[in-house]
Amino acid sequence: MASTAPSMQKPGQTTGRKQRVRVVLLTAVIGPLDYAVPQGMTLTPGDIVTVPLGPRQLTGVVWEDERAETEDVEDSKLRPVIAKAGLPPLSDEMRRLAEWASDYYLASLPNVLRMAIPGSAALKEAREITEYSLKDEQPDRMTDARKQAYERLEGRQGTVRELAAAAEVSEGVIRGLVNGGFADTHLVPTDAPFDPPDPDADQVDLSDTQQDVANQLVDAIKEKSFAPILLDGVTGSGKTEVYFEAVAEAIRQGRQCLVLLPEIALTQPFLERFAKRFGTRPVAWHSGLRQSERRRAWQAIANGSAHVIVGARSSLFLPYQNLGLIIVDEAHETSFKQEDGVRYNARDVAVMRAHMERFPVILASATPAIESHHMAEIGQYQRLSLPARFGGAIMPDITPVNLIETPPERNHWIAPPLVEALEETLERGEQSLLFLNRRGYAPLTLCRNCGHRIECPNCSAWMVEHRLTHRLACHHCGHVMPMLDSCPECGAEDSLVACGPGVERIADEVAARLPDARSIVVTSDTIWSPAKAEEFVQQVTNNMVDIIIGTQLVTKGYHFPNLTLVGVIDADIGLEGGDLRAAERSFQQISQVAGRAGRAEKPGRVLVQTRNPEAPVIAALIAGDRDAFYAAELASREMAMMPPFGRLGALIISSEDQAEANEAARMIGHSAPDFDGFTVYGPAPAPLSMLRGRYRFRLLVHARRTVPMQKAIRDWLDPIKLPQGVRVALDVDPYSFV
Ligand SMILES: Nc1ncnc2c1ncn2[C@@H]1O[C@H](COP(=O)(O)OP(=O)(O)OP(=O)(O)O)[C@@H](O)[C@H]1O
Ligand SMILES: [Zn+2]
Repeated sequence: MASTAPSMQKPGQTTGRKQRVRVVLLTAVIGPLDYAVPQGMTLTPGDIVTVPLGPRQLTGVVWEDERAETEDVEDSKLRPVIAKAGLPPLSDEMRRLAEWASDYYLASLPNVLRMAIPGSAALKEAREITEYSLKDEQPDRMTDARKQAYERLEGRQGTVRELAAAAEVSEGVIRGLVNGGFADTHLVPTDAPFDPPDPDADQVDLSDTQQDVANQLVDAIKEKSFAPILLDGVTGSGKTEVYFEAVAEAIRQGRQCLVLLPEIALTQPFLERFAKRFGTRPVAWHSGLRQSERRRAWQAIANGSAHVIVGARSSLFLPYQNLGLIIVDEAHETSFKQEDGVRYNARDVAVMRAHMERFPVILASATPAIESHHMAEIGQYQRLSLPARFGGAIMPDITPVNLIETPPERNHWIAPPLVEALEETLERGEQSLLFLNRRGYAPLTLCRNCGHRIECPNCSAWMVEHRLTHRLACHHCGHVMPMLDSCPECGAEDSLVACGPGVERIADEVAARLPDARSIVVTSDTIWSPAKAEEFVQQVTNNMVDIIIGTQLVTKGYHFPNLTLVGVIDADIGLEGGDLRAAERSFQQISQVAGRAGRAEKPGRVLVQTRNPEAPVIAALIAGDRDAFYAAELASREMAMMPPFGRLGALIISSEDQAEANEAARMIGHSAPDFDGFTVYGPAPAPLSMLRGRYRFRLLVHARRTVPMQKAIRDWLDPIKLPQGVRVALDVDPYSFV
C-alpha cells in the first residue's frame, strides 16, 4: 500500500481541479481516499483530520499523493474534509517510519498509524475529563456486583468505563452508584504541563569505567547523528546510572528522550529512581494509563513538552516532536516483540527510528540478543562494556543441583541441597528468590480415574489451576472456570489431581518446609499494576519478605541488596520447546535471575536444578562463559542459515471452521513461490492448533538475507482470494513458533 505508485496529480495542485487531499484513514479495511479541501482550510501532508465516510466521521492523516495509491475519483464526487485537528502534524520522518514499518512487517499503514495516534480520546478538544471515585459511604442496597465494585476499586479514580473495567462489572453498575450520589466527581485537566527534569538534580559519582562509558554516550549525543550502541554490562554494573548520563545530556540539548522498558511492572521502581536522579518523574506511557493520563501524555509528547518518556513498546510509534535519544533497557527481552496486530519488534524499530531521524540508540543488556551481539561483533553497533559489578560486588557463583543424583521427594520440587541453602539463608536473615516460569498452582489437572485432562474449550491447551483464586484458567485466551469437584468426563468424585508445579505450589512447599519464612508469590496475577509492583518492592526492601517465588517477572531489573540466594527450580523447562531461541532464552533468563543475587556487600550464590548439567546452556552458565556460549550459538545458527544469517517469516492461517482453515492453508501453500534462496515449509497444523476458538495452520518462510522476502510474500498473497472467515497473520522475524 505504501508503495510509490505514480498518481495523476501533485500535492496541492489545482490545475482546473478543485483543491483535494489524499487521506490515509485510521481504519484498516479502507485504503487511502481523496477529499475536497474546504475553502479557507490549508492542509499539508501530516495533518490530522476528521473526514466523512458514509454516515461516520473518521480520523485520518493527510498523505503525499505520490506515496499513497488510490483510485482516481472525479472532483464532483469528493466529499469535503470536516475538520483539521488542533494537533501537531505527523512529521515527515514519522510518516516515513510508518511506511517503513508497514512495508517491513507486512502490516497495513492504518494499523501502524493507529499506534501513533491512539484513539480519538487524544484528539478531543476536551480540556478536562470527568472522573469518579467511590465514597466511603455505601448504599443500603448492595448487589453482588456492587460489592465487587467496592472490593476491587478501593478508592481508585477513573472514568465510568475505566472503573467498570477495573471492577469487572457493567458500566451500569458504576453509573448507578454515581447517580445515587455515592461517588466523588473529579475534573481532571488533560493539558497540565509536566515538570521539566533537571539534568543535574542528583548526580552520582561514577567509577572510572562507568565514567568512561558515560563520556562516550554523551559524545554520541553531541554528535546528533545515528549511532547504534550496545551497552553491554554485567548485572549490577550500573548500566542504568551510566545511561542516565546520556539522558541528562539529551535534556541539556533540549531533545526528547525515550526509555523503553520491557514490562509495565518495572516502570514503578524506575520512575522513582529517575525522580531521585532528575528531581521529577518522567512521563509514563503504557497500556495501564487512564484516558486522562493518556491524553495528557500524548499531547505533551506531540508538542515536545514531555522531555523524558518511559514506556512499553507501544511508546515507540508516538509522534515525538523532537526525539534525540532512545534507550532500550533489558534490550534482549522478548516482550519487545509484539505478537498481535502489527507484529513488530520494538528493539529493531527503535534502531530504525534512530537511523531515520539521525540520533543515537542505546541497547542496554547483560545478556544481549544474539542478533545484537552479532551486530557488535561485525562492527555495525558500537559495544561499550561494563565488565564488573559496581562497588566491588562480585558476580554470584552458579552451581548445578543434579535432580537425578539428589532428587526432591515425590510430589516435591525443591531438592535437598536447595532446601538446605534456603534454611541457611533464612537463618542469616537474608533473602532468597526461587524462580519458576509457570504461573498458577499446577499446569495440568488430570482425572486419576479416566485419564481425562482438563482443556480449554477455546484452545488446544490445558487449563492451569490457580489455587489462590480457586479457578482454572487458560493462559492463552483468558478463559476461566471454577475449580471442579468431579471429573467432567467420567463424573468420578475427588479424582482430579494436579500435575507438575507452578509458583503457587512451590510456595506451598516452601511453607511446609520453612514454616517460619515469610514468602511472596510474584507473577502477573499478583503484580498487575504499578501500585502492586511498588508494594512488592517496598516489602522486599524493608525486609518484610524472606523468600520470593516468582516467574520471569522477577528475573530483571530489581535490585535487592539483602537477596543472596537464587534457586532455579527447573532449568530444563525452557529448552523443552526446542524452538530457534530456546537455548538463547534459557541462557538469558537464568543469567538474569542469577544476576539478582549478591548485588551489594553480601556475596550471592545461585543453585540451578537440572536433570542435565552437561547441556551446553547449563554448562556455559556454570562456567560463567557467556562469550563461548554466544560463539557456539552463532556458529550453529550460521550452519543452519538461521537469523541473523538468514531470515524467517511466518504465516498463520486461521478460521473458526477447521476444514476452511485447512483448505485455505493448503491453497496458500500450493501457490507458494519457489526460487533460489526462498523456501516455504508447511502448511502444518500449528503446535497450538486451536486458539480462541480458531483453528490454526502455519507456514514458515526461510529466506536468504539478500532475498527481498517481504516483497515475495506480498506478491504471493496479494492475488489470493480467501473466504471471509479466514485470517492470515504475517509475522516477520518471528519469535513465537506456536
Ligand atoms: N556510581 C555509582 N554510585 C552509586 N551507586 C551506584 C553506582 N553505580 C551503580 N550503583 C548502584 O548499583 C546498583 C546496580 O546498578 P544498576 O541498577 O544501574 O545496574 P544494572 O547494570 O542496570 O543492573 P541489571 O542489569 O542487573 O538491572 C544500583 O542500586 C545502583 O544505584
Ligand atoms: Zn483458551
